[in-house]
Amino acid sequence: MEKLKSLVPNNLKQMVAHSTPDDLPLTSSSLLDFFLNLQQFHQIVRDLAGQESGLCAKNIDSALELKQKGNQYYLSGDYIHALSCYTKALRVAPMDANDKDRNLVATLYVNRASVSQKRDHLVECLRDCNRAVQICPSYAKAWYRRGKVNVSLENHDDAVHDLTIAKNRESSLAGKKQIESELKIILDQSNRTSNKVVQHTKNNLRVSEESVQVQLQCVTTPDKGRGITSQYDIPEGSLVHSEEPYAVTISKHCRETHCHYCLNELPADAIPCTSCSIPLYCSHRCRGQAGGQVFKNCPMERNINDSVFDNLEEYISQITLDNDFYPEDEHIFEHKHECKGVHWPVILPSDVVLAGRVVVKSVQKNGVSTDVPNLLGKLELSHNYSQVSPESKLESHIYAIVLLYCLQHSYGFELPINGASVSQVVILISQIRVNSLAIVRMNSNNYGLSDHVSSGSTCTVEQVRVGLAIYTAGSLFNHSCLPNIHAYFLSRTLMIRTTEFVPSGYSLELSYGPQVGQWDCKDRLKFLEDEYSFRCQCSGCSELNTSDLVINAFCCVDPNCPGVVLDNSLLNCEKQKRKHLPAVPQCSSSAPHLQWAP
Ligand SMILES: C[S@@+](CC[C@H](N)C(=O)[O-])C[C@H]1O[C@@H](n2cnc3c(N)ncnc32)[C@H](O)[C@@H]1O
Repeated sequence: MEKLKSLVPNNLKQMVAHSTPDDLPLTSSSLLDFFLNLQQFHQIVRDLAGQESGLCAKNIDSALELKQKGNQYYLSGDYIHALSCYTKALRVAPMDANDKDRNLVATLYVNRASVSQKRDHLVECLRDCNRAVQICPSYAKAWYRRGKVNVSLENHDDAVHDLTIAKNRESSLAGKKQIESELKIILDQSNRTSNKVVQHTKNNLRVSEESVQVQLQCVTTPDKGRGITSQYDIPEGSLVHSEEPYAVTISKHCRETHCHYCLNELPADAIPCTSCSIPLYCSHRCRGQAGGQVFKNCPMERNINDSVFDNLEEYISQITLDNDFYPEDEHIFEHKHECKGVHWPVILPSDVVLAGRVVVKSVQKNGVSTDVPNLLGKLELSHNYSQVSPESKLESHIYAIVLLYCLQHSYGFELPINGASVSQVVILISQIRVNSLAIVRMNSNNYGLSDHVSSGSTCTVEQVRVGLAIYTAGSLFNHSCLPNIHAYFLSRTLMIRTTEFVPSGYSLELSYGPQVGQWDCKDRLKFLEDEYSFRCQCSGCSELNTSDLVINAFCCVDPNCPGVVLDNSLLNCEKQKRKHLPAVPQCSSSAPHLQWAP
């Protein structure tokens, strides 16, 4: 980015830096023409989007090396490092690669299942065994491991079934004999104990059954653009809005710790994308929804006389039921265009990657047959292009051009790239900066020494921004430093509740960050101007309120004066509050005063 910026000649820089929304088609096409004649630009796009040079492609050599390392850690009893190596190996292993005549990915799942079993993580172990047998149904070791974990889970019917398949698939006589004796013990045991059914936890993203009961309306306000009001009185704590994101992307610092689809924390048995080495998912369902590819199973090696295999296909489909995902008609795969080993999604900033997802979504819905494609979909979001800094205008022009070329290279659609399409993406980036919501999770860290929990432990709770998302209706809620609603997230779902009683016709407003009583007024105003490019017009910033004063005010030194003393910057800020500002009282003290109403 810095490289491209430095190559733009000064006159063009000035033209872009001082552009208005109306000039955008012209400034965009001028910059585009300049880049198209520049060798370095084409090289940068090839580096970012070329599949041959992509560092995020699958790589069998790295996978084998990591598997080897994992095996060494396993043998030395270092299960944490073994697990990490197997997961890294899974990330880079091509789905169709073989290692010693066995599918490498299936082998890695079985190895990781062994680690999970050693760590007593039985459900994770079972899930990895399921993944292995789904890829490679004739894999004796996978069935054996599955049988063993089902024994631990007291799931005797499945254990007997699995070990019987393992015995039939085992090639060595000694192996067959060992499994047979284990089977005998289990059969004896299962005659004595009753079966316990393992409850598989379904990864259901419809996290809340509670439905929104109130009717809201979008209105035009005098000083904040559009906003949301209630049509009826709403009690405190009511759910007023719930919405799935239009587009979402994971934060860069959460790529290794959170599922790239649902944004929940990754389990120990995270699974990778089947085509590239970037995303990790918590389940097949999330991977399917994000746009991974469907497995191509190895052909089943069937023994004609082997009656156990008659129902094997059906058995596998039963035990891996949760693994399959059949997208609804309207479903848009949000990771597909970032796949195939290209690495621009890792390099470009999150808001630009999010813009890419919006563009692909609208192109998938509407097609790109026209000269001026509709790249903004039906978003109708506000933007702040006129207010952004000259530097930022130039950056968003460059990002828009680079993004469109990366999409064209890696996604393969014939997108007309011209002044009109670039200017739409510039506006889109500006819309995302004004309207995107950071999806957050609360993380607690225990820094206690386990032996001395009661004496020396400390627990901190911190808010982690796990993703960035666009919610079409959710972005219509305005900001107030005295909010009456609160937004939170369940998985990717935005939920909004009232924090107090809201009378009919009142605006529903949430806090984009600071609130009255937490920061003083001038810091809040500055923050909102810097981050969101607007001068806050909320009641907290336009009316005098005690919380703002007590933060930095002192009693007057004159014991007969009931006024409070403010420092100059605070006084100026309070003076700017337009309504209800009382006159500054007369007092002999020279410090700036404000009379507080009794
Ligand atoms: C997420 S949008 C909210 C919906 C927006 N009002 C609209 O018409 O689309 C954020 C923008 O709304 C406006 N806004 C929100 N809260 C505001 C406030 N307290 N004071 C002034 N403008 C506000 C600003 O223009 C801000 O950039």
